[in-house]
Amino acid sequence: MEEIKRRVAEAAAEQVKDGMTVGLGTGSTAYWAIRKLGERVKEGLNVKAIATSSRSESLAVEFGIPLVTFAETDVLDVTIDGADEVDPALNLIKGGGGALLREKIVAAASRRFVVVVDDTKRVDRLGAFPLPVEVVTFGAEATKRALESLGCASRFRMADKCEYVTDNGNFILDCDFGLIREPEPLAQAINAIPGVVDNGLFANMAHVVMVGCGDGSIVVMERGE
Ligand SMILES: O=C(CO)[C@H](O)[C@H](O)COP(=O)(O)O
Repeated sequence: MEEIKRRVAEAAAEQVKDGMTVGLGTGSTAYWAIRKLGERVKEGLNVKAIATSSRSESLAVEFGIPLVTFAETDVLDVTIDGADEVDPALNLIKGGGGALLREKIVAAASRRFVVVVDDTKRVDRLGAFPLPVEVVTFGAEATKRALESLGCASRFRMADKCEYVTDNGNFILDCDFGLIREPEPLAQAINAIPGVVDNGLFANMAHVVMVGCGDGSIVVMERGE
């Protein structure tokens, strides 16, 4: 599995060109893209990057990739990130690694959002993977009840017996909505709840999904406009 992730992530990182500003995703697949980009930087590739989490920021520093901020950058040329589920229309569930908010900000600011996954992430319909929702800590129980009124069961993500806290100082509620018929209206309904910061549904955002398969091939799914 690790080999499949590595191959697909490195193939995406190979597409980065000199002078580009790159969004660095988060997770075990994005790791390989960051590592490969670092190797290319050592060979002379000139890029700047914005990371989607403190973990990926540390990796960028470790691998020698120069970092910038949104104070210096309007638009990123490309972002390479993983996903927890991908449907045939390239809608995604993300946030299994807790970085969904920064991932969505960075993806939304990118000309091209490239998603790298292994083929276990492909589904006909999103929702077997519980949908991560980032909520502010104040009133989190009330926000949980409001979310559940939309028709899900939810639980706070835990880390070492405490609520998991995101890079932004918020909690994550993992929400089981069952299979999701219409991702976009659900994403909007969730984000309309006071206390919700954002959710892990990335509807109509990915331009390309690169799928690493067990036989060594890479299937490229492009979004139809
Ligand atoms: O959304 C994410 C982090 O918030 C990740 O991209 C997603 O969880 C996939 O991770 P992995 O490549 O480790 O399976």
